[in-house]
Amino acid sequence: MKPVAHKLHKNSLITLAGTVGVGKSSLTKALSNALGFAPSFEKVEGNPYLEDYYHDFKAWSFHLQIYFLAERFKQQKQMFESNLGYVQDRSIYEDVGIFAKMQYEKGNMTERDYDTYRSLFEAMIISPYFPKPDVLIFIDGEFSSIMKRIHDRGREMELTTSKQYWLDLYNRYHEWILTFKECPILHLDIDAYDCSNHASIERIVRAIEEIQANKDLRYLKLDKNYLHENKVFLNG
Ligand SMILES: Nc1ncnc2c1ncn2[C@@H]1O[C@H](COP(=O)(O)OP(=O)(O)O)[C@@H](O)[C@H]1O
Ligand SMILES: Nc1ncnc2c1ncn2[C@H]1C[C@H](O)[C@@H](COP(=O)(O)O)O1
Repeated sequence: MKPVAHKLHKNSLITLAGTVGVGKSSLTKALSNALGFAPSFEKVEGNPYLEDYYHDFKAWSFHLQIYFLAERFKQQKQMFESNLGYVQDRSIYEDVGIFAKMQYEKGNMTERDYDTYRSLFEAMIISPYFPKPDVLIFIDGEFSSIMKRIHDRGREMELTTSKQYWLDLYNRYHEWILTFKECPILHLDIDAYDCSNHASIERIVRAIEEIQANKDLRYLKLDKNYLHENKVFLNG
């Protein structure tokens, strides 16, 4: 991806959110390249709990969530200390607000473990290592298209996981984003951009610039043809 000239602060934090397989890593690569920012990926290889988790949620949910929190803490500390601009593949808010909550509500994490997990999370996010992102890009799309992407990507542990799990996650993302108030949201549908198209990525950059320049703009949605934009302003 060719660079895109932009006016974003040089230490901006752009965080991508969205369900598994929706395209966060791909857009993280394209956007960080275009902006000249560093990418911060969520590593799947080397995760000591993920595969076990998919085979037995009850046995491994707490361990996996603690592991993800520890990884995010290290990642955030490193980002904070480098003082660079970052595009981050997934937010910590999704770990707690979607994954951990879902497994607690399904009875796969005990109340005691969930409380311990949440108090650790709350202690972490008040540290200076967790500045609020400048913008959270919420990537969304048709459930069937996302399932196809999970299939085509072909991670064995995800292929053997029930469709119901993906559907529960998908529905929870839609509920969660309505309550998300930590920072402004740029809402992108997977049909509304193309990671390999310069003009398409540039349009996303312009939308982020608009959000960063206007503190009252809390929500912006780019539609398929960029013909209509949906905007919500503070107190608006
Ligand atoms: N814009 C896109 N168009 C077509 N396929 C895509 C697009 N973005 C991602 N994919 C494909 O979908 C799959 C999941 O994408 P990925 O970026 O790994 O998602 P996530 O990080 O959200 O799990 C990958 O196989 C990727 O190549
Ligand atoms: N907090 C989490 N709980 C359970 N599973 C998680 C969590 N964060 C990520 N994951 C899983 C989902 C995928 O299998 C991999 C990577 O996520 P992706 O959305 O593909 O980047 O980790």
